[in-house]
Amino acid sequence: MIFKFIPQLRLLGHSLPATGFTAFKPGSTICFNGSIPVLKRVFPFKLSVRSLSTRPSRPRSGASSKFTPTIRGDVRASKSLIEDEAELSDWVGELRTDSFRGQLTSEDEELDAGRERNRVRSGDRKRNAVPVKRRRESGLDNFRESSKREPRGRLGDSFSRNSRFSKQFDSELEDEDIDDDDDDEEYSSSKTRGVKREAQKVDSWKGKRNERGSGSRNKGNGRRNNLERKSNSREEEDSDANEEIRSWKMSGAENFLSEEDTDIIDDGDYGILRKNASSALGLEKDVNQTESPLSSQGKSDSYLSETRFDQISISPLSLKGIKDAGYEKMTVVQEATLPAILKGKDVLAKAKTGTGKTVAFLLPSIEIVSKLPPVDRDVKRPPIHVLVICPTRCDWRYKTCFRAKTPASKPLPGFATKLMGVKVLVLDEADRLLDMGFRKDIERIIAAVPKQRQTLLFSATVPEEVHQICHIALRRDHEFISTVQEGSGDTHSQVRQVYMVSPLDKHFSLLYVLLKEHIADDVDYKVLVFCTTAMVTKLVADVLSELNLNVREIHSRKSQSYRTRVSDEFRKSKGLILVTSDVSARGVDYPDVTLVVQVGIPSDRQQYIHRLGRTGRKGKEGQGILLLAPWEEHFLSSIKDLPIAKAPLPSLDPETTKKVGRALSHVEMKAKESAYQAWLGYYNSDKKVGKDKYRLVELANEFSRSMGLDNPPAIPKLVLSKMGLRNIPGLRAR
Ligand SMILES: Nc1ncnc2c1ncn2[C@@H]1O[C@H](COP(=O)(O)OP(=O)(O)OP(=O)(O)O)[C@@H](O)[C@H]1O
Repeated sequence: MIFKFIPQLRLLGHSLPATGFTAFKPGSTICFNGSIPVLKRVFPFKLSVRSLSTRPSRPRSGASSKFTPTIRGDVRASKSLIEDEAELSDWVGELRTDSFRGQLTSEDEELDAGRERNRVRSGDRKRNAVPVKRRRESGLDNFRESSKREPRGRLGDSFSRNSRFSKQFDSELEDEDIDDDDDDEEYSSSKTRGVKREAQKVDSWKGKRNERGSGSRNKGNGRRNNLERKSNSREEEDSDANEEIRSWKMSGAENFLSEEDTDIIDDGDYGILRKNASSALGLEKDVNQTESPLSSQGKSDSYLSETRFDQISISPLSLKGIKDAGYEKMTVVQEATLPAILKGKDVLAKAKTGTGKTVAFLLPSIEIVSKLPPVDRDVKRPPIHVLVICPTRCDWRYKTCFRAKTPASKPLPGFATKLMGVKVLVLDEADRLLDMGFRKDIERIIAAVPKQRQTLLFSATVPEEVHQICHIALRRDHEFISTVQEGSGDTHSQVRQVYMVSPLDKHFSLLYVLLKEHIADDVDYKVLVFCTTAMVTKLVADVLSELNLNVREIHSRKSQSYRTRVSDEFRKSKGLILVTSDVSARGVDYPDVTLVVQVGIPSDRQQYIHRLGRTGRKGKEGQGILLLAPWEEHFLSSIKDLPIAKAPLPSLDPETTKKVGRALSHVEMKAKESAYQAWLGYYNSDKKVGKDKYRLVELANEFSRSMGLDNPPAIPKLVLSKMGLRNIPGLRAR
């Protein structure tokens, strides 16, 4: 019996169409892990399906029926997936307990830590050699043992580097007052913010203050309610999730289908680089450099190839799913990787952002699973056939932060049995997984799945670390396939990139002017503004809202349900600005983003590229602006190979400066204090800026003044000492 695999596909992220993709045999499972944004909200829904239904549910009419399990097999698959994911999370969570306990809690904090780690990494590479004892502790020897059966490549990379979380202090963690779970209230208020601000123009200053006062009181109530909610409201969480699922079900298909596939510039010059393992590691010359069929036309960027899906040998049901999704031709990366993957090769693939990598690894995975013999429906623990690890969110970490458990190096026996069914292991955004400190976990997952499997690594950026993990993840004869033509850079040529350098005290005004200019140029504007940390994101969103721009904010301090709602709204909307931390930097497929602004230095080159990659997707045009302070210019050396040019600063008239100053004065003090502390934590971790603590504090106080605070906010002594900033003149301790 077959069933549609739609809910599980949806878990993968937002880029996939919410239509039927293919059919599966009962018991087959694709397990997505590594924290997919919709995971949490989907699970409760599925759990409720399980608890309510022991019989096949009835098909419903209309669009939503596509998403509703209609036969027994669906329900079984949902159950299976829930259990698999939870078990994998539990197991990996336990792996992480030792390295995460009591530490960071936000993506931004991870970045801070990542920067710390980069500092370590940039040191002596020889330190990577791992003493035997540490290898044992890290489980490397276990892995060695398991890898004896079939050598996958050279072992012996560093296992000592992923201790970033154990070192780095989270400056924002102290900020207990910012509770993002009062988000329902916040969401609706943020939605009406633009309109509300217009109305407020006529208010007196006093009136404004009153309103803000009551706003924060409400927020306080929201927090209390929230605490109550947290203590006893599994049901509420479930219904919240159900509501999201419902709205997703109602909107998913139309979202996808409304995307315009027709205005693609059909003029590509992708060169496809194929290397075997040794050449990918730089040990050999490129063995095989071929060009895509379109490249001979000598035109610029295109993400589509000339090959249609019906020209390759895939199952009729997959083909139907592809057609339902509105796809006809393969993208270049799909064309380049599908044959190799379908032949059973391990593949490391590099392709620019927004060029269809998700389908490139998912479609062949589905094909592989669909060809497997059916799993007996009565099998107690049906195997996981495909395991996809993505870095989007970090549920493992949340669990381990608050649960002290004995670290486990092996999955529970039942789960281990399920993992032994893995035929395909996918590491999506492998570089980010490593950067987030998941190296050890990946190694243990690799050790827990069969040697006889296919492994696929996909990313838009493939730094040295990824090549290192190839030694243990991929077979020696794997193919390295890059659709990024050498010398063309890792970004899209149809995205115009500029940077601007200006003193910090002008950044708010400049951002405002840049956004106003963009809005004036393009009525269909859709802008992402990336900020350095969650709290700085909140501050910038508050200021822009005060300036009557149509703004939403998204960052790690917002609950997942809030983020999902805002994200869905942004996906569908035009005429909207999303101010965001790096939670939106990767793997998020917002159609038609017209401009990406990055305020302050990104954590590294890769992050710059992925953030910028939220625009210019599917061959469309876009713009990117990087706004730096003079002392941040050192970052430019890491992107000097990219086509980014210096742009003159737009002029700031005194009226604009005054207006922005007024807006800043309306922002809550608490938001400024939190932003100041977060800012300090972020730049403290920057290897250049954070080196001289005296200078760092001067700059932090410059940031404080840019928010209108001549007297910088006081910071808890404990926080200062953890940041290594006790007794630095210019800081105020409390
Ligand atoms: N063959 C195709 N034809 C048309 N559209 C496609 C095709 N394959 C994928 N897409 C669409 O292209 C968009 C980008 O795909 P996807 O998000 O997988 O890109 P990506 O390369 O993984 O990007 P990133 O590196 O930013 O994660 C999505 O909207 C997806 O639905």
